[in-house]
Formats: sequence, structure tokens, C-alpha cells
Amino acid sequence: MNTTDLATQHCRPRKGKENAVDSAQVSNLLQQLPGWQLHADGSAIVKDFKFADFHHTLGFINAVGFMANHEDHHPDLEAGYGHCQVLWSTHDVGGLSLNDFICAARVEALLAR
Ligand SMILES: C[C@H](O)[C@H](O)[C@H]1CNC2=NC(N)=NC(=O)C2=N1
Repeated sequence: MNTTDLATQHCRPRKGKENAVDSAQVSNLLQQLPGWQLHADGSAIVKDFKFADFHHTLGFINAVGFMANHEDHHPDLEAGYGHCQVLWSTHDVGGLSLNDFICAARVEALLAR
């Protein structure tokens, strides 16, 4: 499954350990997502996006927020003047589900041009 395929999928409720992706799937999916990395504790994927100034950073945050509400799947965001770190994990699974990779691909799609 490539980034475009991932980005055309929608999140659906995924709860419980049976919906966790295993480590082989994680490395496979991460190969489709340039710049995305497994977070230190292994329970999230993360990427830091750089922007020219605060306006562009805030525009990105709003776009990500709109998409996240639409998908009912919500990231942790940490931002400064010219960057925003986006972290996806699935609380309902206690780790990573396919929803996290779908949303990471959807963030990439927001920036594709
Ligand atoms: C009921 C609702 O769909 C759930 O609480 C959703 C909302 N957004 C969510 N976001 C994230 N990141 N993880 C979740 O498990 C999650 N659950």
C-alpha cells in the first residue's frame, strides 16, 4: 500500500489490542511515509514539519485540525514559530493502529503540490 492509497482511506473506530499494527507492519507502513519515524517509546509515529513563519505554521495546524476532526482521529501537536511536530497514536488501542498511518498520509497529502 503506498502513500496515495493510505491517504484515500478513512479512519474507522479501532479499539483494543487486536487492532494494533505489529512491528513488521509498522516498518512497512513507515517506508511509505517519508520523514515519519517511530517515537522513542514505540507507541506513536512522529514528524516535525518546518515552515517559513508563524502564519504558515498556523495554517498547517488548522488544516491538520480540520482533517483530524473529519476523521475523528486526533494528533498531539507541538508547535513553535516555524515548525509543528505531529504525533499520531491510537489511545483506544494503546499504541499504533492503521488510523495513525492513514492520518500521517493525509497530512502529507495536505502538503503535496
Ligand atoms: C469516540 C471517538 O471516536 C474516539 O474517542 C476517538 C477520538 N479520537 C482519537 N484520537 C486518537 N488519536 N486516538 C483515539 O483512540 C481516538 N479515539
